Amino acid sequence: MKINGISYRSLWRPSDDDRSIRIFDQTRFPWNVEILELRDADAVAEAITTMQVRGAPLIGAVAAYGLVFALQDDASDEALDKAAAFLIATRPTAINLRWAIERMVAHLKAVPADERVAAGYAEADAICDEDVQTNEAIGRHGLELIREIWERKGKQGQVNLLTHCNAGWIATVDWGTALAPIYMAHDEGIPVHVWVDETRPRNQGSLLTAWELGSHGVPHTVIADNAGGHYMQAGRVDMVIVGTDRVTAQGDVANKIGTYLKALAAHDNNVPFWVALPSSTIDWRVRDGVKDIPIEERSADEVLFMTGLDSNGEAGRVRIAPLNSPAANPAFDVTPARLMTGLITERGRCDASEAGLQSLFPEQTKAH
Ligand SMILES: CSC[C@H]1O[C@H](OP(=O)(O)O)[C@H](O)[C@@H]1O
Repeated sequence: MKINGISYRSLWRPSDDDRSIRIFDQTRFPWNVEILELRDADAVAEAITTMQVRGAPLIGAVAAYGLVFALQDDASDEALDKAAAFLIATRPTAINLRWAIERMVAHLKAVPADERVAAGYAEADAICDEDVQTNEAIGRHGLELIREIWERKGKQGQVNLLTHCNAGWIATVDWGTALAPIYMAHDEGIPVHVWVDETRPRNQGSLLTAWELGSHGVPHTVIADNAGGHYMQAGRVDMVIVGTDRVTAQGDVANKIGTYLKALAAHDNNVPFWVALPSSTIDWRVRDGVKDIPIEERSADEVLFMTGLDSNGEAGRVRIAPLNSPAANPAFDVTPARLMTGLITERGRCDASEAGLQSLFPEQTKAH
């Protein structure tokens, strides 16, 4: 996607023989567009933990390079296993991280130690390229839903979508998951308008999604998280579409905290609720999301403080709770499959259910 007319991926290598990667520092958006260079596993782990890079597919791809960096000094099996465990521990909920690392480890263990660095770069590059293709396919399948709504409305007015948090191109290598269909609909001339939330605790809707959509010219309105149900009751949301950090084999979905409340409101108001995901986000080993998905608990400071621009246009943060008040900060919640209309994957759409997922990914039924 583009920033000021220049096409970028959210992760790239400056050249094929460069032993570093570049990312955008997402803690600086939207006020600053800053590129970070990462060239060792510690820096990669730090960038993931602090959410300089974030979004389930993107952290998987970045971690894949982190593993290669770790092998540059020692490419033994032991070093590989140690680096893999270190990187997987950086964020517990997003399953793409484990998926990417396990794919890398399986690939590299089949290669002699002295060839592992070169093979690792090639495999990490492949993960990135596949992520772009996957998200483009998700975009095409989701676009059909937006087209159907537009046709059902007699091509009058606009299609109003609601998204929570940021599942756009900066959360993936390119295109995004939930935002890919929206970009495609906009580009083909369907008048879409997006209600943008996740305005607390990290404000990823207002800081990231609003910036992305605005940069692409997509009409949008930032709303407080609490406003979503109200707009659904008022008939002003045609469809909710969100991304996810982990989907279970029975279709339960972990996504940014507050997603569950959106799903409840959508269910009560008969508003279609779709979740867009690459198959790398499916955790086939887990069924009951509420019971079995680990929920990352992040720093209380993310709740106690807000960042923004002050009246002088300076970026800074302010405390919004009494000095002695503690805070709790679960970063994700789980939406049970029964509350969803369905899932949009690179292979097409399906019910949020075991049968639905198995119909699209029959090979996984045999593997697990
Ligand atoms: C397509 S990314 C899915 C997911 O990533 C976000 O998590 P985070 O920003 O904490 O890494 C968010 O939950 C998105 O929906």
